[in-house]
Amino acid sequence: MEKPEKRGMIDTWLDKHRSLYTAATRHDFVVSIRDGSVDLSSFKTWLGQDYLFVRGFVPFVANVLIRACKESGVTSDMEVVLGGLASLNDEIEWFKSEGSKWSVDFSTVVAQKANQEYRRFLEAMMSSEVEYSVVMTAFWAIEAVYQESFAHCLEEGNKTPAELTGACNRWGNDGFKQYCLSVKSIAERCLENASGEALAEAEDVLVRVLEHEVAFWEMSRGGQ
Ligand SMILES: Cc1ncc(CNC=O)c(N)n1
Repeated sequence: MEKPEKRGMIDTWLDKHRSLYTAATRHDFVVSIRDGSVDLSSFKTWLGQDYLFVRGFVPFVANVLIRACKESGVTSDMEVVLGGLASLNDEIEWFKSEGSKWSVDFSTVVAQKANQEYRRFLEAMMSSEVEYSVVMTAFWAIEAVYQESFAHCLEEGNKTPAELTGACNRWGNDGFKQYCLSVKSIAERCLENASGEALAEAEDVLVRVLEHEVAFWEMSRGGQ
């Protein structure tokens, strides 16, 4: 039996913003991977855009790592974030091999508007003005959307094409799920001691991540 998780702020906010959370984690693109109807040109668009996103996500996670070392006071925070950073190293290698598999030349991929806006948001989150609890909430939401989305593509009854299961396993595997739960408990612990102002900001940031994720999936439809 799994350890019962205490209900915290994040679950309360997810209930409040349930339809947005569902829009982010059950987007048509993800559902089309699961039911096998996915258009491969959409997949390639997503792959190229996500590669660029992940390159911008690395400095964000590095910033979270520095803050976990300096500000958290709990030694295990650093270990959790370091694990995330280490898996981004493998992830970039995976993207490169996937790029050659699908003939997507990343050097010619141009970041679309939704991608630029998401990356600008990440940069804003790296400011020292943003509280650790707020940054951790954003970090959790970014990772959790991918975990929930790709795990759905692997659930029973899926018709996910064999050539796409690699992508689904990358974020849908159980290790990634556990890692997301670790990040979530860090965020929840920080939020327990946060000021009212920080709580309002964390909720706002959570909503903005979900909106950016929806817009990100939308790019797979093509066009700008
Ligand atoms: C747009 C987006 N959101 C979340 C992730 C998952 N984190 C790292 O890979 C991702 N790759 N892309």
